[in-house]
Amino acid sequence: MRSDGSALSLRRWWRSAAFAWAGVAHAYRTQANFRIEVACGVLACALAVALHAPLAPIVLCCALVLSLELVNTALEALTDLASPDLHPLAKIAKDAAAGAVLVASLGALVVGAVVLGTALWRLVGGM
Ligand SMILES: Nc1ncnc2c1ncn2[C@@H]1O[C@H](COP(=O)(O)OP(=O)(O)OP(=O)(O)O)[C@@H](O)[C@H]1O
Repeated sequence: MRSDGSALSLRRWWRSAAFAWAGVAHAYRTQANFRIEVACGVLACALAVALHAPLAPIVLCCALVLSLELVNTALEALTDLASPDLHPLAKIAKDAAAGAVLVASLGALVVGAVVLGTALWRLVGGM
């Protein structure tokens, strides 16, 4: 009985993960900003590895920016569904969601500059 329940919940988990992955794939296909952020994230992680800089803060910042871009995509879709015509509240919803991505991206830029810049400085100073 217990193993049946576990198998069932594992299958449910895979199903949910597949739906979530479909959401990520949709954002990657349709949102140019998401693709740019993925490319910047991969580049920042590669630089962190190459420079022997701490990877965790870079990965955390990438996850934050990409997660907020996914939430922004979801809010855009919901706003278009709820308000196909122009409406001041729809504008607030879209602009605030986009603002969340902007704030996270600026924070990620600062963290990246400090973490990678420090590692680069050490490397150059050690030469
Ligand atoms: N239904 C709406 N009512 C009022 N303003 C809207 C509505 N839809 C979009 N806007 C506003 O028009 C501007 C452009 O929005 P639009 O969704 O076309 O591009 P975006 O926000 O840059 O998103 P993306 O280019 O990723 O689709 C934004 O300021 C947005 O808030």
